[in-house]
Formats: sequence, C-alpha cells, structure tokens
Amino acid sequence: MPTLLIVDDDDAFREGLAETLADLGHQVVQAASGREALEQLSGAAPGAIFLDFRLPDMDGLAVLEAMRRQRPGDLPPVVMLTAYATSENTIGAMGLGAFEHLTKPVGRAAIAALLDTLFPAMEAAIAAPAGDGAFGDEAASGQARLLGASDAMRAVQKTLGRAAASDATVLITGETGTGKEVAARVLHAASQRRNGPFVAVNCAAIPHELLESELFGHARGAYTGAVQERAGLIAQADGGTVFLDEIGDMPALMQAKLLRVLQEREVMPLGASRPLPVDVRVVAATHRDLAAMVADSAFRNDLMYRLNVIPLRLPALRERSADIVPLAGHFLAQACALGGRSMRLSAAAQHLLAQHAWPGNVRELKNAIDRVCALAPSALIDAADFGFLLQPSDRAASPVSAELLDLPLAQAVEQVERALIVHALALAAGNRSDAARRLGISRQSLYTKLASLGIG
Ligand SMILES: Nc1ncnc2c1ncn2[C@@H]1O[C@H](COP(=O)(O)OP(=O)(O)OP(=O)(O)O)[C@@H](O)[C@H]1O
Repeated sequence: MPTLLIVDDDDAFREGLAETLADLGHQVVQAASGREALEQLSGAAPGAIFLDFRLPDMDGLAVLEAMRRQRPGDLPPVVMLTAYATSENTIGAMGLGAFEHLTKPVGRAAIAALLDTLFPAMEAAIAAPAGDGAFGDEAASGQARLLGASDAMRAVQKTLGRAAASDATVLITGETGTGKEVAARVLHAASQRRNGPFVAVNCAAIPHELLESELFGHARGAYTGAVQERAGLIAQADGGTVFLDEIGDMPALMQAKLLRVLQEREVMPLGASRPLPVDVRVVAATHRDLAAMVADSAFRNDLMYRLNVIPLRLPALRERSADIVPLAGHFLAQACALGGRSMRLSAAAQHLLAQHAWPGNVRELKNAIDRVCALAPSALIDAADFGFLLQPSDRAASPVSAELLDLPLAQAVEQVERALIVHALALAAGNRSDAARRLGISRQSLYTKLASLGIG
C-alpha cells in the first residue's frame, strides 16, 4: 500500500486521520506546516497527499503550487481539506489540479471511498494548472460568485474548477435562473484567459437578421448602411471568452458559421473576402434540451458535439434545497447593505422558503428577497411577507379559471376581487391597514369594498 502524506497543523485532526488511514492499511507520514511538507516531498514521493487549506506558514493553495513546481509531471494526487468550503476555494483547488476537495470533519466511510477511487486513478494525469494559479481573485473580490454548499453545487464547482484549468469548450445547461451566466463568468475569471475580455451574447435577444453581423462582424459595404467595417462580438472576445447564451435559439445559418469558429478558429465577417483568425474560448448555455432539438433537426448534431466538450449542468434550486436558506441569507445581507437596513428571516419564513418549489430558481429567490427587504414592515421577516410567492400549480394554470370564463364580466371581476381581498386579509392576520397596503389600495377603499362585497 502506498505511503500517504498528511499536511495539517491541527494535531488532533492529523493524528485522527493518520489513525484512520493506518487502519485502512496505509503507511502515513505527517507534516504540520507548508515548509515541512515541501521538505518531505523532496524525498520519495508519497502515494497521495492530504493537504489542509490553512497552514501556519503558507496558504494551502500556495503549497499546492509549490509542490507542482517541485515535482512537475509526477506530483501525486492531492486531496485538499478545509473546515469551510467556499465556491472560490473549491474552484481554485480543482483548477490547480487537486484530486479532491473535502470538508472537515471527514468520516471513515468517505475516506475509504476516496482511497478506492484514488489509487486506480493514480496513473491519470493531473489537470494542467491554469496560469499562475491566482484563482478566484475576481470572484473573491465580488465580481461573480457561484454560491452553494449543497453536494450538487460542490460537484458543479469542482467540474468548473477543472474546466477552468483547460481551454475546452463548455456547454452549460440548466433551467432559467440557475446561474448559467454566473458560472460562465466564474469560469472565465478562474481561467488563463481572465485578463482577456468576457463577452456575453444573448442569442435569443438579438433579432435573427442582425445576429450574423453582431456575432461575426461585417466588411465595409456589406449591406446598405455598413459604411465602416466592424468587428463582431466573437472577434471582440479575442484573447478571452465569448459566452453564447440561449444557444438553442441560434438560427441554422448561424449554427453553420459558429461551427467554423470552433473547427477552424476563424470568423468570416459578413461580406468579407477572407476569414479572420480568432483566439477565443467558447462557453455556450441553454435551458433547452439540445439533444431533443437535434432529434427534431432544429439544432446541428455536429455543433452540439463541438459545444458539449465539457458539459456542466446546473441543478434546479429545488434539487438542492440545502442551499435555499443560506442563499436567502446572503441575498438578504446584500439587499440590507444597499438599503442600510438590518433584517432577519423568522424560522417560519425560512421554512416557507425551503418548501417553495422556486420555478424561477435562484433569480426568483433573489427577487423575492429584494422585494421583502424593500417592503416588509418590520426587521423580522415573517412567512406572511412572502405571501406573493406563487405555488407551482398557480403558475401552470391559466390566470383565469374555466368557471370564471363562463361568468359575465362584472360577476367574474367581483369574484376575483373577493378572492384577492380575503387572501390579503389572511396574510395580514386580519389587520385591515396591512391588507390594504398589500393590495395597493387605500384603507378607505378597502372598507368600501368590504362593505359592497359583504365581507365582515
Ligand atoms: N449560485 C449562485 N450564487 C449566487 N448568485 C446566483 C447563483 N445562481 C444564480 N445567481 C443569481 O441569480 C440570478 C440569475 O442568474 P443567471 O443570470 O446566471 O441565471 P441563468 O441560468 O443564466 O438564467 P437564464 O437562463 O434565464 O439566462 C443572478 O442575479 C445571479 O447573480
């Protein structure tokens, strides 16, 4: 069995891990600082290294980088350990070629499973480092953060870190509002291209007749009004990343031209006689099922394969409910900081948020928090403050029920008014001023309506 090196300054943790590894049949050597670890590594290489993020003399990522320099090409697999996993340290570690990123405490079963995957994989090449390894600097400085500590998001962050260390094309899929654009920005910021431009293009938002010239540029005189030649968005991303959002909405002609960019690394501006070389990384995203579109001949098969080199699927928020309350807390702190207020979520509010289906995913959660932060009457946000959240069944249904459609207009309007008022009163626990505020009408008009509708 290979010898394993544990690098951690926490004696109790290090001894505990050493005992578990010895129990599982491994020889163990230990180091309590980055310097000691590098000294150990100058001798015979261990089979794998367990490396803590926080060491008294050096940051764990800096130790990992120094190890890579010390043993280029034959560094054993490194498992990073942290007491507090963040998206930045996960992406940073994986981008530097770490084999795994684990959160302390690490149970015996998890270690046994890790060793099982580790040793067959020992021959596998470790991903090449990206640039100088200054991962997540932009992300950490608040530019773009892909938050989430659920298992599903940790897996996404690890794939993203590995993808950032390569230059391969990435296809990001996921429902609306799951953070596809955030992921693309974080990927760019963690990649070697981070000092180059990041150009985001929403293929669905640009009219089809303009898309070709927007994306690929045009030569002078290419069409009436093209008085000057113009570089397209892909060429503007030269040296950086172009993010093609809603790629499933790209018309067939554009799909063929994009294929050329991916295959030949050149763009053909509209009306130009010669193609232009471009050095861009393409990251595409869609909420559509591209495979189904290929089956319906609505998307080119060859383009889908060219785009899908590294697939990254962002899970819907309901698939990672462990993230809901922490994300809500994060957005609340952000909104409060902007509004200069200090607010908290009651236990009932947290419960309601955790139970909600979030069809609009993280975007819907952020909007909901921004809204209550602006409107909630007290510093303690309660479940009733989220009364505006629609249930999935409400969304799926037509806004007008079949029974209402059969009624004369005045009667239908009366029924809708009654339902809204009863709902607002229930949310306001019978407080009429509060109900009027929720309905956006004056207290006086609420009284008038209550009387005319016969609501007591
Ligand atoms: N993991 C996350 N951490 C922090 N913020 C997030 C996360 N995911 C999404 N957001 C926030 O949610 C909003 C929507 O994110 P984004 O635009 O990236 O979603 P999308 O999947 O690209 O949506 P669409 O498909 O509608 O374009 C943004 O305000 C973004 O900051």
